[in-house]
Amino acid sequence: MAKQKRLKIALIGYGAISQMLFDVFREKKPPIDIVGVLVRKGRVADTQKKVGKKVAVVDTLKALLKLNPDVVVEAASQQAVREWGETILKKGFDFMVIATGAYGDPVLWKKHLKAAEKGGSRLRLPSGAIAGLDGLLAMRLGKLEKVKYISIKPPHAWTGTPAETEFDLPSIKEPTVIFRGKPADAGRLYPKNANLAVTVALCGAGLDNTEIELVADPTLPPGTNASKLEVVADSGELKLERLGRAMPDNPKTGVLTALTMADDLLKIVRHSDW
Ligand SMILES: NC(=O)C1=CN([C@@H]2O[C@H](COP(=O)(O)OP(=O)(O)OC[C@H]3O[C@@H](n4cnc5c(N)ncnc54)[C@H](OP(=O)(O)O)[C@@H]3O)[C@@H](O)[C@H]2O)C=CC1
Ligand SMILES: O=C([O-])CC(=O)C(=O)O
Repeated sequence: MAKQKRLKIALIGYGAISQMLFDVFREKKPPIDIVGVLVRKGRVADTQKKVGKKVAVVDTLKALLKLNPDVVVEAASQQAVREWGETILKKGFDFMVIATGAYGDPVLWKKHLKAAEKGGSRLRLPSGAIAGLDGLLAMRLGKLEKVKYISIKPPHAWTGTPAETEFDLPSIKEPTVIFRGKPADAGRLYPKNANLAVTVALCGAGLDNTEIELVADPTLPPGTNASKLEVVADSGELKLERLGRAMPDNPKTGVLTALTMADDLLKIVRHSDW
């Protein structure tokens, strides 16, 4: 039997998602090595202590790519996607993106697709904190009549967002729509909360024909986020409700996000899709 080559991945960002990726791979022991982490300047020593000596902690993209990873995994921000995506893809490195709200900008989206084509690389886009995108992607091959995504988080998960200027978040007593509008606006105005608005749009009816609602809901069970996806198409209808655990370190992010990223990477090293 041929010896399996180990997959080398490099992370951008060392926050809630990256830490969970370390935990999952430590526990499951797949043939995957996290070879490096790119952090902001001034965070190298602190992060190095946390990840141990076997992982290179760097503060430039150049140093990260020198590690020659098979996949560069962004678990950082839309800014990181905008700043480095094109270079990564053009140089032939596969790039996994989770701050997908960046692609609310059609110019950036096209630029990255072109860079991947030029570099012979692949833009890997895991589902994130939602399910059902497989159905939506298939349904768009027919005619989509309606696609609506509703993201529901506790009021405190919307702190530090424009919702704070319009609403007194701590005094919200019932589910309240804090944003209703277009996916690109949701992704841009709520970059740490509404990446999925853009993911759903790009997997389905597009940036102009997808309805988005963001909701502050104080009645959610503690430590959870929720979402709904409604699709009407000529092939049928899809109604999906998710109640997910939020990251203990980041109430804005669902645990499922990191798990779908881990699963996407595990797919590369196993011999079947499941
Ligand atoms: N598509 C989806 O389903 C979802 C997407 N997300 C997105 O995933 C991303 C990561 O989430 P999460 O891990 O919870 O976030 P965290 O805030 O916990 O961690 C992100 C880390 O990356 C760092 N970072 C941000 N930009 C850069 C950069 N340019 N260079 C180096 N480090 C950087 C941050 O530093 P600092 O704090 O200094 O900014 C922070 O330490 C976020 O953009 C989030 O919005 C989250 C949930 C769902
Ligand atoms: O984790 C979630 O519920 C989704 C999220 O933050 C995002 O879309 O950016």
